[in-house]
Amino acid sequence: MNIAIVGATGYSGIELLRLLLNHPEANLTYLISNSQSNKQLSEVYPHFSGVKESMLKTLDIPKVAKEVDVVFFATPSGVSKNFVPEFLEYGVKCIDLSGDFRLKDPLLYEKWYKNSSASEKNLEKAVYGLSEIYENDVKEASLIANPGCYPTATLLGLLPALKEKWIKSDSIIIDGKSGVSGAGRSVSIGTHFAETNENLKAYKLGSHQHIPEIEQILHTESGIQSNVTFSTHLVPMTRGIMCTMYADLQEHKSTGEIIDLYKQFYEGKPFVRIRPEDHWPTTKEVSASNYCDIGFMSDARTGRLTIVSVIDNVVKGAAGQAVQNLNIMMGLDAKTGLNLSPVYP
Ligand SMILES: NC(=O)C1=CN([C@@H]2O[C@H](COP(=O)(O)OP(=O)(O)OC[C@H]3O[C@@H](n4cnc5c(N)ncnc54)[C@H](OP(=O)(O)O)[C@@H]3O)[C@@H](O)[C@H]2O)C=CC1
Ligand SMILES: CC(=O)N[C@@H](CCC(=O)OP(=O)(O)O)C(=O)O
Repeated sequence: MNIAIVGATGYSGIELLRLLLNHPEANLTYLISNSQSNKQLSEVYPHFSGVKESMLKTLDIPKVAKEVDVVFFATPSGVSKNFVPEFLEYGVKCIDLSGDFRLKDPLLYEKWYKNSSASEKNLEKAVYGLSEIYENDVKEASLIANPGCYPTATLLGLLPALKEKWIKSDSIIIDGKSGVSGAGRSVSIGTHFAETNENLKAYKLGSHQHIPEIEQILHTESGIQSNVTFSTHLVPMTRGIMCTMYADLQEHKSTGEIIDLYKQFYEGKPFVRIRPEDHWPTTKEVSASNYCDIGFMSDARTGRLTIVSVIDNVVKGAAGQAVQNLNIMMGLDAKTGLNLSPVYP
């Protein structure tokens, strides 16, 4: 497969590069950059010296479309919606890591992203690439809206109990924590060293763009429209997301029963690992891998279920899930190029 990455110099872009370099079926044909074009990749990222020598190029759609089978967009929201339609017309498949094609309702996108939406026609074409849940749709897709990092951890953690109607959909609280790489490579006051080191802060409370994304899928999968409380926190670490979720149980279920349900639900899904009782996952245990690890505690005292879900934000939360979707879309084993054990410590 010949592949182009647009936004190859960002954190998700270089993670895609790292993963695809080890993919037996992928040829990295074009690495595209807006601000660094005509530079060698190793000038921008010396850690690729001798690993991948390649020139960063500007985006020339007709030229790129002639040579590639798939384009990944690892660009900020508001960019891919301008280029995806033309690639699709050329018959090139697109995998978008940004939020541009995730929300089916254009008005929701405009409200939460404060930007004009992609066309309804292309929103309809887009398949939401939560690989474990929508594998059959991904197989047929020409455009994948790769899920957001927090929604990936959240939805994989909530959906089995919600679909089984074991939890009340209007009682869900999600407490999300992310490492700083989640904010991308560009510099900002909120993410520089002195602001984040030895510090823990809540951000975007009530206004996070992942709220409608999570609610959209919870609604699709449960048939019930409900609102979630979603609070995000920035943690002084580089990689990793932990979402701790709380929901009222319809009736008491033991932690063991919950674990059995999830094991059954994710049977044959190699990237979701269910933890045994009294064992809650840590971000380091999935770092640099495509795993999502989930642990549980059902509290008979309060009638509530606590779910702890962890991923690496740039792998399962972005580039790894994008490669998983590429594999499924192109008829390959979903694990191709993703047999990565976590980096620990
Ligand atoms: N970081 C993460 O953990 C996750 C990120 N995502 C999503 O992935 C996308 C990329 O994020 P991330 O890698 O963190 O971001 P970065 O800021 O690290 O990188 C974004 C890249 O996009 C390119 N770019 C910026 N503006 C434009 C433009 N107008 N036209 C074309 N290219 C542009 C830039 O490259 P250059 O300047 O060289 O052109 C830059 O390298 C975002 O939509 C993000 O929300 C999703 C899940 C997790
Ligand atoms: C730590 C941090 O700032 N994380 C970002 C993740 C953004 C992201 O992944 O954006 P999309 O999925 O919407 O494209 C945030 O919370 O907004």
